[in-house]
Amino acid sequence: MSQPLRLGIAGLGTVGVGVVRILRQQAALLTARTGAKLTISAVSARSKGRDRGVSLSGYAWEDDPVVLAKRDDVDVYVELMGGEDGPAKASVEAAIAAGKHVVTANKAMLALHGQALAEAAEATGVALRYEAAVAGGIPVIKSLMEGLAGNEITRVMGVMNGSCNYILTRMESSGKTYQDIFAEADGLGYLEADPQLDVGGIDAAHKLAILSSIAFGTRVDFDGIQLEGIERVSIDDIRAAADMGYKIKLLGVTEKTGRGLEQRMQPCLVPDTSPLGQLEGGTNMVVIEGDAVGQIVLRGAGAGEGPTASAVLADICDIARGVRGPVFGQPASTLETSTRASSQRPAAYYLRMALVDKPGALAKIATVLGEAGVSIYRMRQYEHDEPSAPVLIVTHKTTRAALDAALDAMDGTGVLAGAPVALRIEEV
Ligand SMILES: NC(=O)C1=CN([C@@H]2O[C@H](COP(=O)(O)OP(=O)(O)OC[C@H]3O[C@@H](n4cnc5c(N)ncnc54)[C@H](OP(=O)(O)O)[C@@H]3O)[C@@H](O)[C@H]2O)C=CC1
Ligand SMILES: N[C@@H](CCO)C(=O)O
Repeated sequence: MSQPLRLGIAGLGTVGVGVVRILRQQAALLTARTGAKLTISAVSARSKGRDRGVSLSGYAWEDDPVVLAKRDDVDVYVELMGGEDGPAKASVEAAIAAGKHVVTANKAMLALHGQALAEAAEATGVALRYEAAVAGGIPVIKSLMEGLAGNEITRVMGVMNGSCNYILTRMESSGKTYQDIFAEADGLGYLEADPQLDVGGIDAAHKLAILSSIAFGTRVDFDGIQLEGIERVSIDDIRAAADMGYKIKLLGVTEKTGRGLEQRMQPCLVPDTSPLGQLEGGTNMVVIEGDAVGQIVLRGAGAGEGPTASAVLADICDIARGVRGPVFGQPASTLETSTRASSQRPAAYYLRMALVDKPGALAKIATVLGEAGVSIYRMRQYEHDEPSAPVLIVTHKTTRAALDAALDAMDGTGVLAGAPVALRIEEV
């Protein structure tokens, strides 16, 4: 048997406790699989005295994660505190500088500082692994880097924030408003301490930025993501989309186009019969398309103690087996700075509007769409008691620019009884 692999774990919250628990409960299995004994030398968190429901006896305590990261008896520094900067980044940098391998679940840090950290790790010859950072328990990093290494990746998309998917699917099943279900999710502890990270799409965009880099050999470009959260998704849209055969999802899409790298995280409609359309509750799904493999769909728990710790353990086991390799699948120095696509790939759009109910109103809308070059694919007007008429339109594929021109022109028609809602329909 090889030397023991000695771990230092900073962060003993949901994920950290899960990792300690698996290391304690599955010690024999992990040794059988890796050929090494995995031991914990030291741990760190904010409050030393807190009962965490798992024994920490036999592990040294460090108040300062940076000190923990540099300890002589630590081979692998496991960062599970979170936060894009602060102690997480400082301690990971310290660990790399001290020649320690690093495992982290911190998507925010990688999305914003991934390139610099990867360059530092590769210069020092240590591993920097982060399977848990994207889609929790789903082994999506490994799938992209290893299982699909022979493919040119054409598109990666998915639902990567369980809280948002919970909110959207609960709105549909309960018929309640966004505000009601947001409060419910918050009460159940499903949201991040700063809920804007979830509902603003930021957490999911961090994950998308990481996947883009691996898929397309580009430097992580979080700021290049066109980002929109779910705060403006209304129960009316969820109902209307369902009526037209769609579900609304916070969907991340990254693809390399002739116009540059297109990265989007926004509420989109997907067919209700598609795997993404059928994804319920807090589950995540990542869809990867490669030139040789075609399309593969990965589905599973994107968060929670067990699933996230499972992914952290996968990285620790790989390090124990001697697996190294570049951080984003190819040397960081060879990652290209991506050109950001200036426009979105053409798509069909869903439009919901309320029209003044008088002769010729619908004709004016149809004319405006036609003049902007936007063709109507399907249309539905509902029975109504109120003075305005609810109208749904699904367009043929069009550009966002043409649609925006039509929406601008609609303003001047005098037949709108409120601002129209436009949502992209993603081809899945
Ligand atoms: N929870 C999940 O399902 C998932 C989480 N992740 C990522 O995993 C990481 C950890 O998340 P999670 O376990 O949920 O977070 P928690 O908030 O549950 O735990 C954070 C831990 O870090 C400790 N900590 C915070 N600041 C410091 C500090 N300055 N010094 C030492 N310790 C500190 C806290 O100490 P104390 O307990 O004393 O307050 C706590 O133990 C994050 O990067 C998160 O984004 C990724 C995927 C899923
Ligand atoms: N807030 C995240 C946790 C996992 O990253 C989610 O809801 O998916």
